[in-house]
Amino acid sequence: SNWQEGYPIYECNSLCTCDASCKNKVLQQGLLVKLELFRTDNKGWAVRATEPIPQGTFVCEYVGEVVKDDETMRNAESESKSGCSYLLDIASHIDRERVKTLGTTAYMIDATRYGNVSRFINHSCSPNLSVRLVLVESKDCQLAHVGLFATQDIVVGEELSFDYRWKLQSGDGCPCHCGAQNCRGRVY
Ligand SMILES: C[S@@+](CC[C@H](N)C(=O)[O-])C[C@H]1O[C@@H](n2cnc3c(N)ncnc32)[C@H](O)[C@@H]1O
Repeated sequence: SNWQEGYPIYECNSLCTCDASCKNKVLQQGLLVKLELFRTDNKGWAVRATEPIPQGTFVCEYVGEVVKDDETMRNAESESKSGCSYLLDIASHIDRERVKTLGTTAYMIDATRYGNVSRFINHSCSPNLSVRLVLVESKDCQLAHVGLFATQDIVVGEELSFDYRWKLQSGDGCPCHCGAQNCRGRVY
């Protein structure tokens, strides 16, 4: 199903004979769900639903600059000043055990300078969105889109979240305020 992490999704593209009504063009339709930004007490900005979102629904694409690791590090330094990071590591959202056919994914998506509403979605250890690679124009995972899908029915006013899967850093890192019972305590 759409919300199971680990496997890529293959969408129809311009080489197919289908038209815009094709059911296998989901991410390509763009943002269709109504969302709202709001300010939290301890996590900065956040995103919530302003209409019910059924399980399996495509919510939004994670958009940003596609960067290699060296640029990533440079950006990370400036981010540490603001306390926010907007990086999504494509590789950490692929289940390598089950999907052995995928090539390497050396890139990250950095929404520090360019992005959409997805850059304001916070981390949760018990999230209601899953992160999926979506292949549209190419089967090359380096060119994959990243789609966020509802893993459960989401009610109006509920905060959206996904598991960042950031590696834990030595030192203090960033305490996690997701509030989940199984919270691992830190975002990174
Ligand atoms: C992609 S941004 C999310 C939007 C961010 N809250 C803002 O105001 O721009 C990621 C940053 O949000 C904060 N954040 C996200 N999830 C968090 C959580 N569960 N607990 C604490 N801080 C969180 C951290 O500062 C993290 O570096």
